[in-house]
Amino acid sequence: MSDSQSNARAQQSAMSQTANGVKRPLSQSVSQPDPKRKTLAEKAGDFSGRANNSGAGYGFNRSTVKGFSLKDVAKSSTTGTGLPTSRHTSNASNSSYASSVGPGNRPTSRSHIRARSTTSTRAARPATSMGTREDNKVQTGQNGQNGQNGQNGQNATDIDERLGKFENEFQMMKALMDTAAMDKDRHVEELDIAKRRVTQLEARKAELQDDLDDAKRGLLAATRDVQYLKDDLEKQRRNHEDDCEILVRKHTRELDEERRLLSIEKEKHQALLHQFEDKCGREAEAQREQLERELAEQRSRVSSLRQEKDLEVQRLNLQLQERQLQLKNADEELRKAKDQIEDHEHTILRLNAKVKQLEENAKSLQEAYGSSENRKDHQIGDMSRQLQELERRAEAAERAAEDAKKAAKKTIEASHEDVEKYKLQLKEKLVKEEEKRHKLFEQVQDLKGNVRVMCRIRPPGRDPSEVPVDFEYLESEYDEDKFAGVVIPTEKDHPQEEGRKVAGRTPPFNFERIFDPQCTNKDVFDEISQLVQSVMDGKRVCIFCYGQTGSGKTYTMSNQSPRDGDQDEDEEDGDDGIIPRAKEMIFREVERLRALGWEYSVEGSYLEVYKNKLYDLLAPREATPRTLEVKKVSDELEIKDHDFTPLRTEDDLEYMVRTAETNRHVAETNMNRASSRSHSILVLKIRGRKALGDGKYKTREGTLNLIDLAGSESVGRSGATGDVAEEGRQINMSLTHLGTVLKQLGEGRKKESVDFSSYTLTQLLRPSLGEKCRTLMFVMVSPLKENTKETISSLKFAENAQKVKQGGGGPKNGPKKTR
Ligand SMILES: Nc1ncnc2c1ncn2[C@@H]1O[C@H](COP(=O)(O)OP(=O)(O)OP(=O)(O)O)[C@@H](O)[C@H]1O
Repeated sequence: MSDSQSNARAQQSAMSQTANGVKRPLSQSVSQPDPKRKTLAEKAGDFSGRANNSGAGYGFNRSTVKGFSLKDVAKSSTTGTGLPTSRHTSNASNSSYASSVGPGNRPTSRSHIRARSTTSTRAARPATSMGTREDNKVQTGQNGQNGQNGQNGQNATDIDERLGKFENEFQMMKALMDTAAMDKDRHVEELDIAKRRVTQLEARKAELQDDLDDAKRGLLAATRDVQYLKDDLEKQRRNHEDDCEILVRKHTRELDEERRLLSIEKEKHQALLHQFEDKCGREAEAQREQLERELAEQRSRVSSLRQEKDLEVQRLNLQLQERQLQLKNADEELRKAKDQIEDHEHTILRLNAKVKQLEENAKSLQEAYGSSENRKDHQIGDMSRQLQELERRAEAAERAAEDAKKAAKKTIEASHEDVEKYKLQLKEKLVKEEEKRHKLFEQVQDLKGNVRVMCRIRPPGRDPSEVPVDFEYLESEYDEDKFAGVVIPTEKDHPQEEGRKVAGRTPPFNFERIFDPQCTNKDVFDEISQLVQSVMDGKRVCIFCYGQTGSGKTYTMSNQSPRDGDQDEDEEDGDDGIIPRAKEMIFREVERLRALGWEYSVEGSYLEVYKNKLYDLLAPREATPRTLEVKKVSDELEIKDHDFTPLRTEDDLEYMVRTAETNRHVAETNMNRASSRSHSILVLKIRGRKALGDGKYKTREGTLNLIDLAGSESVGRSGATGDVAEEGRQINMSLTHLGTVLKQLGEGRKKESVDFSSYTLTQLLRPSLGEKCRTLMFVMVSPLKENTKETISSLKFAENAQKVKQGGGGPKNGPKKTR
């Protein structure tokens, strides 16, 4: 490395330090002040100076050293040539490092030198870097040089040592220089980077300055624009205000005009509405009146027929009484004739006795008065005449008695015939009356509608903590002894004052009949017995009880009063529910109709829908009872692989009911100690047949479904948990679906488009709902205040059901006045 290079690098390094601001200190050697630092060449110069001083022949100067390595110098000093060998020259020229002693200039490989030294005959010295010079020294000794050569040998040894020192220093220096050179390179790079960065920053600054200038100019322009815009805006605002004012004036005018036109239109519409309302009202009123007239006619027809029938029955009774009287008279006459005959017979006997006595008298007279024959003959002749007369009279009396007897017999026979004939007539008449009754009854039932709804309010229990609702009852329009509407008092939050309640009342709920808590199961059955009757006439009837849990469904449907044998005939039924009473009525009717030529058969099933699955309540209780399946398409209720049980007597039916009631799912809840957890259905199929002669028959096929639905319940209030809560959920879902089905039927939907099949309950009821069926729903209601919400909800459900009235006019006996 040349001085200038070295200095330049040192300067650069120093520069890089300041220019970059790099805080890392430079290595010690580099940071030395320039004057203290010596390049290797300078050091070599020192050495050559010292060499010149110590021995001539070494004509080195600084310029000659330049471009040779220290090794070359050492070699040249041993050879005394003062010049490097051509090999060395070539080495120097071949290597870039050879031109200087700068970093990277390595001496010739030592291994190579050592290899050469192994060929020497002298004992090997410890291997040092000076081995080469050892070799040279040996070689010069061998060459047999003079005494000067000995001096030179001493010098050479010094030189070797010094060279060794130099070599060490050189190595240190070289390391320092390598580090310094690397530092320098790095600094140079860093400087370059810093410079570039400065240049970039300056360029960026210039750009930013330009941008700033641009922005300032832009701002100025924008400020001007804003001002222009403001002015413009102000101008536009004024214009707009003017326009608005004009528009407002215009719109106000138009609006006034529109209002005027609107009020004209409104008046027109109101006039039309009034006309329409008048017309519709009149039409509706006329229709209503017409319907009412028809109903009144039907009623009066029914009542006049009933009166006629009653009169006819009275007349027939009178005739019967007359005939009975005649019969009685004939019997009396016969008795009298018999008495007469007996009298005559007595008389004859008496006369015979008298004749005998007279004969005896005559005999004794003959004996007493034998002499006086003429007198005697005369007397005897008189007496014989008397006797003959008496005999004649006795015979006549006997004949008369016989005649009277015959006449009486004839009269009795004739009376008997008349009675028989009359009986026959009466029977025929009764059959005809039965047919008439059947038809009239059908008409009345049709007028009442397919789905009829009645409501029953259970009496409160004995618990004094129960607060009863103060129901407001509405009398039936047609029968003031009955109720047909009910209003429920309510309480709601005060609109302004929090926590305060205000009294309210529901609108009236109107049904065909409302049974208040005083009504008994007998009252209920009296009202619906006609429906049971219509099953005998071949109708499909479905009576079901719907309502909140504990509202009295099972009581109304199934209650069986205990029999202790002390009741009189009226009390015998106690407060029996619909099922026990229907059972009795059906078998009584079977007997009654038998007298009119009908033969009936009854068969039944008692089923249960539990958790949406159908089970036979008569099947033996097993761990896993068999589920049944309703045939979906049939119009009649048909169940796959299930037979109905023939019921020949009332006892058979009684036994069936008892078995089913024992098997039914019941659980205790907060709301009812024995809450029904399933829907139970008693199905009775009643078939009648009457011979018409010629092998022909008249038939009737009726079905009676008596359904006790499980109670709708709030799972929270019932306190049910686990399985019982799940039962409650299933019950509520199936009842909700029943409500949906009833609503859809009420909207006039065809049965085919109503979804019966989603729930077993509705699937089961399918044949009993809709056309050709008579459905009676009892909505059962609790009398307690705490259940008011559920009561209203049940009544709303029932109102929906009441809308299903295919073929009927619905309940016409609306409420009249509050009681
Ligand atoms: N008309 C009534 N007269 C006297 N007691 C009644 C009357 N109705 C219901 N009860 C009594 O009220 C209680 C609940 O009646 P019931 O079991 O019939 O209710 P439910 O509606 O069938 O209830 P669930 O749906 O839970 O089966 C029973 O103790 C029953 O005896």
